[in-house]
Amino acid sequence: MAHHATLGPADAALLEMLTAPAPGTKTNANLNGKTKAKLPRRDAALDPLMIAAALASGPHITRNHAVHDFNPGEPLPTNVKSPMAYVSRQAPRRQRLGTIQAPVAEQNHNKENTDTPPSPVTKKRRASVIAAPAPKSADTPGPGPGPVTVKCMARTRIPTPHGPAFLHLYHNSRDAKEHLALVVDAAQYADDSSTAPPIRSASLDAVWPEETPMDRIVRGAYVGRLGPENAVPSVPGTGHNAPGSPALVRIHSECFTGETVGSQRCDCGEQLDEALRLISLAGRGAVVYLRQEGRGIGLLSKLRAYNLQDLGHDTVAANLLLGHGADERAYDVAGAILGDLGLGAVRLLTNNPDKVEALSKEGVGVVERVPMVPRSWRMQAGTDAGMETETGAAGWLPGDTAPAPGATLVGGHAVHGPDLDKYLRTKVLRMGHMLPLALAGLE
Ligand SMILES: Nc1nc2c(ncn2[C@@H]2O[C@H](COP(=O)(O)OP(=O)(O)OP(=O)(O)O)[C@@H](O)[C@H]2O)c(=O)[nH]1
Repeated sequence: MAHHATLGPADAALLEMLTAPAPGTKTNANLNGKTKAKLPRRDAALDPLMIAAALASGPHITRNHAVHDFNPGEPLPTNVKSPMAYVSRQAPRRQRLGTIQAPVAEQNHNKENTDTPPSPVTKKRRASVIAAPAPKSADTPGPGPGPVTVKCMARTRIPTPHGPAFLHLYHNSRDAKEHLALVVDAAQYADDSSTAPPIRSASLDAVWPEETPMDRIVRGAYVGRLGPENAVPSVPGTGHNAPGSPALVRIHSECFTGETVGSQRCDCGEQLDEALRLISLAGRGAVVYLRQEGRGIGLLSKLRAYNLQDLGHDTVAANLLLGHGADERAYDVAGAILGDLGLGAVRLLTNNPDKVEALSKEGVGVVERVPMVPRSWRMQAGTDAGMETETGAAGWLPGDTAPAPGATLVGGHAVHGPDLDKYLRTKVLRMGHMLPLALAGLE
């Protein structure tokens, strides 16, 4: 199990190399006559913010302004001559104190990126911004006591390569990340009557204060397939927690490298695609997409971990060498999202026993673990006859071991369909994009 792995001698040697004083480093004698390494300063000797403020040379500039912008797209104040003025978007400090706190995103960013201790200068600056609590808007959750709560802020139809899905965007009371849920519910999409209860978000369908029916529609609280002739607001409480057969569910953690640029260092992109494919085949289920990049250590640390992996360490040792746990993910938000969707019992697509255990602790009934076997393994073993035609468009052949370009991306082949045609037509006809519409019969 990944969690119980320890550092090997090679890891320890590398750690020593990374943390030892550089050759030629000066040393200081201390009271006992022993010498102590004098390490170079880690924080920048010159504060870039200070330099920028000095260059701008306007009386409105101070180093305490935390939100700045070069040429922010607004007319410059009349007293600013330089076209490269460094303009603050903030109110003066005395106005801010007592009314403003750092955005939740910033607070959590500071908390999350614990691998680089903040310099004293940074700490001081943040302290002054965080100083006083701000009144919170209903749409901006912040950390609070008790169990995590979630609120679905918006829902919309996404035509995926495997069929239609509804993308739900959640806010929560634990962090400032926009966690997501892709709900596949074919009957609901077609507005059919179905025996299975619809998978709907209770917080989305709730009536929010002072909203109009159109507000509800725009944030996605509608039923059936939305269109100019069909805009029917949903009714709060419809179908929630009604008994039904457990839905097929995947709890997926964000992986920019695997899912966005098709990195083949991991199978995350393929897993996301495979989960959507299987859930779409089943016709009912969800992918809860958690913004826990790099198993919770963040993209920056994951990229560093990749370099340590290139130096010969495995994925677990690389995390440990960077001062992280092997896996820093939490599943309380996932549990709350499943609860909001009325999915109290699920068939979980995973190979990770920790995930099953963690979800069970969050009160989710995992009635079955459905394994996710890598496609290339299944193809080599010839255990999935359907795969050749599924993935043939991405260049895969039975017996292939090397994935084709793009094979790890969702869909893994050309994007097409009426939504794309409409999008491209608008680009050409309304925005002057140079594409031969005739090529696709779209003129
Ligand atoms: N730190 C780190 N994170 C990685 C690495 N490769 C993938 N990830 C992250 O791992 C997460 C996916 O974890 P996996 O272990 O593949 O899958 P899992 O979700 O735990 O298990 P399954 O449900 O069986 O897929 C994503 O957040 C990726 O960004 C790596 O080498 N180092």
